[in-house]
Amino acid sequence: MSNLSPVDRAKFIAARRACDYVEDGMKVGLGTGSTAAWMVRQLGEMVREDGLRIKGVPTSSRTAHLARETGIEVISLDEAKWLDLTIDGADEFDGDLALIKGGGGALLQEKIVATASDRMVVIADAAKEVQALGAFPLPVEVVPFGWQTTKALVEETLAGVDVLGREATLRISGDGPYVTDEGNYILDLALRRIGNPWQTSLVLNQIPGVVENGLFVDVCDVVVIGRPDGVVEVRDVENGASTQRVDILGEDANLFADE
Ligand SMILES: O=C[C@H](O)[C@H](O)[C@H](O)COP(=O)(O)O
Repeated sequence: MSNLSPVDRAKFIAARRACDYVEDGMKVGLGTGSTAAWMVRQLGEMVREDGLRIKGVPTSSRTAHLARETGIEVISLDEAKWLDLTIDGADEFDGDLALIKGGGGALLQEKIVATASDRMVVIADAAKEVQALGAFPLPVEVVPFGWQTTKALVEETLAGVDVLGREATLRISGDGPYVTDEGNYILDLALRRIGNPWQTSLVLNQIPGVVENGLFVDVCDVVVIGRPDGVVEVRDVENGASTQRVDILGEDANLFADE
């Protein structure tokens, strides 16, 4: 563990802390990305070593694979119907706990799963916090049919929205377009600053060809922010600005000890 980079330590610490929200018997949405992967590994360890009984609903094929590998029982969202909790990462979060997600291309399943959960807990390192969303390009999932027409319509529509930029770029992987788990493409929008995330999200989702966008507004309940020194900050939407600071290294001083 001591070999982790500072940012990976921060992600690990946030993920570890967020696992405290998981109780025996819960149905848990499992997010996607490098931060969420720490959470899946940690939950897997709790299943294998502490006998924790949970059912996990993954938000991507990558997470499904990892969850099975770690020993978590995987079920589909339709089998679960409703979830107690989803834990996921984010690309950006603001003071209202609005998020940009989808940097890893999993925004569609992530939004469906988070919306079908009693509670969404986001895990992040401190660098993900922003005053206003939009520095991170906003991922928008579009159907392949007519994607260039959809792209032009997205850019045109953004002229009427409170954002600073509107250039859309097709996400590429290898020699061709990046293809999501649902067989769609991703447009990354360089909006630079999103004045009204809720309005932007609604406007984008009205455009034919757009399947979903990576703005999560009024979805996240708690953000757990990890720092490389072991301090965790928890922001809870119900308690407004109140924060809780927990020194994970203090709880477990050997966590980063050389093995
Ligand atoms: O599509 C991917 C997800 O929205 C991720 O949760 C997000 O991109 C954050 O990923 P990471 O934890 O790797 O920064």
